[in-house]
Amino acid sequence: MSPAKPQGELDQFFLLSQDLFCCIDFMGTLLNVNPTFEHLLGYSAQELIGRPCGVIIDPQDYAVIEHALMRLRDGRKIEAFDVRARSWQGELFWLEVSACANDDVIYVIARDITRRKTADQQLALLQRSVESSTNGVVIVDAQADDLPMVYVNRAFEQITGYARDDVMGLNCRFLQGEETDAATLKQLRRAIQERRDVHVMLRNYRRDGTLFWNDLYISPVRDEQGVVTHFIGVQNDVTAQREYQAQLRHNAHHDALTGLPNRQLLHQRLAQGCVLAKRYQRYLAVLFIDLDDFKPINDSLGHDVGDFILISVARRLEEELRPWDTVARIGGDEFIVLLPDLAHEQDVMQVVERLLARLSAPYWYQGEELHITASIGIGTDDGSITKPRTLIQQADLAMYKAKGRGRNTYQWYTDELNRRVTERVNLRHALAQAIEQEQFELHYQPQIDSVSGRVVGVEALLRWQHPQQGNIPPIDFIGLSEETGQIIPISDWVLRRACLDAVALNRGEHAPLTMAVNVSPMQVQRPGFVASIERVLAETGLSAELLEIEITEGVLMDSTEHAIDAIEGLRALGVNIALDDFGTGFSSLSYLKRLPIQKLKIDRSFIRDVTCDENDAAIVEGVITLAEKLGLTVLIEGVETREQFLYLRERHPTYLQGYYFARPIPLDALIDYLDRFDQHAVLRDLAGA
Ligand SMILES: Nc1nc2c(ncn2[C@@H]2O[C@@H]3COP(=O)(O)O[C@H]4[C@@H](O)[C@H](n5cnc6c(=O)[nH]c(N)nc65)O[C@@H]4COP(=O)(O)O[C@H]3[C@H]2O)c(=O)[nH]1
Repeated sequence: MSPAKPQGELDQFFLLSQDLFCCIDFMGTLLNVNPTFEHLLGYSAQELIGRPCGVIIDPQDYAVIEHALMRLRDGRKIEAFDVRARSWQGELFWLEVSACANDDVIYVIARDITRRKTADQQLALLQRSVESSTNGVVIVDAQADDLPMVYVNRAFEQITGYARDDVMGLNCRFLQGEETDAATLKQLRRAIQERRDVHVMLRNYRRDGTLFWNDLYISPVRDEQGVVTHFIGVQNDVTAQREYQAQLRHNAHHDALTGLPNRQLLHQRLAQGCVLAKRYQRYLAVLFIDLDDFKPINDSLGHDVGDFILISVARRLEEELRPWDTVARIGGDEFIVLLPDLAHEQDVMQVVERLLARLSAPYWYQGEELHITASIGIGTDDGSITKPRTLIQQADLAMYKAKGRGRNTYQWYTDELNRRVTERVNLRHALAQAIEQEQFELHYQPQIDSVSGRVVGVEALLRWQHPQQGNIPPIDFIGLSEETGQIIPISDWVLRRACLDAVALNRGEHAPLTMAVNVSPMQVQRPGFVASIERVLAETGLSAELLEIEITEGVLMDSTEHAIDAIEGLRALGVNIALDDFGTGFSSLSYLKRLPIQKLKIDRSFIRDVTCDENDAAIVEGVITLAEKLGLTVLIEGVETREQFLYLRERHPTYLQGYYFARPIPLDALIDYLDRFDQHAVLRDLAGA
């Protein structure tokens, strides 16, 4: 087949054109190609002529070529179409092809449109990405008046609730509301004026009026000359994150149960309150509120009821206060109220009385009526306090004082209170040192059998020899050591010392001598109390029946069942139990029946006037009769005079203890006393202290 040759001027056109020219027959065989064809596809004319045009066509587009050839064979025309061609080196080109047939030759013109195609593809990809982005995208025309929107993507529609068609041509400000921060808007406008990037957090509103937080980035879009033609805004709805963060912030400053401010926030408000009190010469009051007997309610009725009470108390407090007052919950059943901005110090009284009344009104839980009261301590500042937190400490101290005064009441903080507290703090430190440096000593007071006249036992009584202050009586430190927990190491020491001394005393001729040791309610309540006594007995070698543990009714106050278990545990070891100070507490007879005790100690307050006061005499007589009926022995404390001794011995065969026989004395003195003691003299009433 001879190649179809273009002629004349057309030859020039064929040779010089930037487009690709070729002639093919109806079977698609290449008859001729121009130099641009050769050059672009990397083949020489000799290599191409006589071969099917499919040589340079990408296999994906064979069908397109076949279709075009078929139409031309049928004598029909074809529209321009795009095909992919491959060069000799394998490079892909997009060609826009036009062709027409004349006799048996098809003339083909092809234009390299690779660059445009790639750009189109990139654009399509970009559009698809923008459309499917979860961020809202907005494009506004920077050259038109009032920056109208020319594009929004689907995410924008979803975030804002506005349809694309509704917003085209509008300025974005319809998303703003009255609450939108003016300073942020100013920052946004300035950046747009200055044609630069900006990142802002905007309070925007959806179509339904609900708020959403718009985390918005805006960038200018420039043309080839650098002129800003558009702005593109990418918006992210961060409402959920903001709410979560706000919740976290709230949690960090609020109590989870009641939603009230917690201690941290309270301290911030307190500091602010003190500053304001100083600046405006006003008063700030701190109320420390502690619910009375909340623990028994919580323990016996369950935590749901406890929680209900705490939440109700929180709401009642809030309702009674002004919006700028603060109510905080700082733990368990403790609340603190800050009353800033009081004109007069006394103004606090009205509030306190109102709160006490409101808190003591009945609470209804599932149809049940519950009652609870509160004790309130008050501390005030006139702007002069330097450490705001001391106000809380002062109110706390005052609250304890209020509790001591009988609950459902309040107490102001005073300097006197402070002095006493300071003393207690000092005492606590001194006690810690005393424990460390073993400044304690035991004194022993004999106990006499009024029938045989024998010394049958001794009571161990604790003495504290303070290096500077000398002898400090137990009454001054036992109570505090119970509060601070220091009673535990002290009592351990007492028990061990007393048992060791009892072993020594019982080695001699004065045996058997019982050793009476006082224990505090706190010790009895501790788990492992019985085991610790068993251990000390084993380690010291004292036989259990020579140990007598003195308890007071106080041990039954908190957890009665637990105390009874502990006392039964001691009995099981063989240890004797004496009930001390009988007659001074609530002396419940039902406990007397339930408690496995062997001895009642009648308090010395009944003995002082027993010889002349008929009532005291009747009480002593009554208790002794009762004890006999219950099979208990009786020890009468505080026998100070011969008259008392004679009176008691004549009427009641009991055990006696008191200054008349001996004061509490150190071990050496006791041994001396026992050596010299003449039981017959007692019987003849010749003994003296
Ligand atoms: N006016 C007068 N008083 C007399 C007479 N005979 C004895 N006393 C005092 O009465 C107290 C008897 O001890 P208590 O009732 O157990 O009362 C004890 C006891 O409750 C507690 N206590 C003492 N030692 C300990 C201890 O080791 N542990 C514990 N938990 N408490 C202790 O301290 C309280 C006071 O102890 P003390 O000051 O030693 O006071 C002792 C004793 O010295 C008397 O004829 N007239």
